[in-house]
Amino acid sequence: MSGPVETTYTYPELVRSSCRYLVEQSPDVVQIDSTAIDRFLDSINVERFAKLCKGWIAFPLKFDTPEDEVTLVALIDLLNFGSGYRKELHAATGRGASDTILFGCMGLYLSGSAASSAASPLSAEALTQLHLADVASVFGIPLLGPEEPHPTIPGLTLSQPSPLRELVQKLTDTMVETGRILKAGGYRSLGQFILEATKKPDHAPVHWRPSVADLVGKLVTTFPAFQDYKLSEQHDIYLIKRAQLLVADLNERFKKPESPVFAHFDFPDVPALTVFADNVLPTVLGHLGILRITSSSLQTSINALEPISEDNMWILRAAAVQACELDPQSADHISHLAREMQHATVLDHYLWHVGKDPEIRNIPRLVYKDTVFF
Ligand SMILES: Nc1nc2c(c(CN[C@H]3C=C[C@H](O)[C@@H]3O)cn2[C@@H]2O[C@H](COP(=O)(O)O)[C@@H](O)[C@H]2O)c(=O)[nH]1
Repeated sequence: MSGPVETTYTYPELVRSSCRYLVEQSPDVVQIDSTAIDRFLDSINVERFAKLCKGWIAFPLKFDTPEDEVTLVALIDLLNFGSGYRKELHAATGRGASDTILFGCMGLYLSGSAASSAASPLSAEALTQLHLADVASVFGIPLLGPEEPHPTIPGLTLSQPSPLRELVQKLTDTMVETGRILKAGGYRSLGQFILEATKKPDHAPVHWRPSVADLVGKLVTTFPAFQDYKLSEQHDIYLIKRAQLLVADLNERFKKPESPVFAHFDFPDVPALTVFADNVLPTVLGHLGILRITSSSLQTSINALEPISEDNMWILRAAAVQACELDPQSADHISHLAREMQHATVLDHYLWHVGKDPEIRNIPRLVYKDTVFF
């Protein structure tokens, strides 16, 4: 990972153009079947679509200030990774990656922070004081595997470190790093950073509104954990999954005009976002016949839940973004949904929830562990 890039393009634009290019260059890894896209659009049940295309569920929690709630939403999407540990998480905790993060962040909010005396458990200060053991305990992730009898000493049992320890380390490092950056910038919380970043500038025109591209840019250039891209001499690739998901979640959570922070998240340009490329979308799009993996060795690794190569990880996620870029003609196919289908966030949430259908959730998903991006 390299530092933030100076660019005249917005990050969602870079995601679109770099994914299109990478997919065009990779026909021996994956291909997109546009006839399957048309079949998929034709087969959508409008009522089911309307039910599943929503992302946000309100928390069963009380917040002292809107900033506290913005902070919790932001922490969840800062940490919304760990999909590569799905199998180990299910075995150890019975929860998948995103439920583990939701559970842990709500637990942290409620805990008053195991390690810190700071007033708010999600403050920048409290994040900097977190240790591996606190995070393991609040997120309910074991650091040790089951006890095994010692091979030579009768009666003695020993535990090996759990494979999930690496995930707990990544969660801890990400929170500590983010807390330090916030403190260095003079911010007391992620929520304060986001509310400042989306505040109407002093001399802005009356009709000024905040923009998704602007907030995504501020998140990506400030926090390494949001720098979901890879720069290389041949071709840069941008996915920006969690920063885009966070901005979409903030819009959805606070878009009611009665919300005290409505003006901060009343984005007119939500359709500028792409889908949020993780391990679920390529699986669902594969099941629908829209993505076709053309490398048999890659398909064998995915079926065996073996970690795939870094290059293939970028290509499959890029293919998910590209497959969801419907051309207006395809979307017109189903005129009643045309407007929504131009809106990648809505399509993302629909596909992500379809991925939870019993028939689809058991399909092996790509495994890639060495990342904090998805
Ligand atoms: N494309 C897309 N990927 C999403 C989400 C969400 C959840 N978001 C909603 C939840 C509440 C708010 O409404 C948020 O909007 C999680 N993931 C990713 O899935 C991955 C697998 O996780 P699992 O199956 O548990 O193991 C993990 O990398 C996780 O980061 C989404 O919406 N779209």
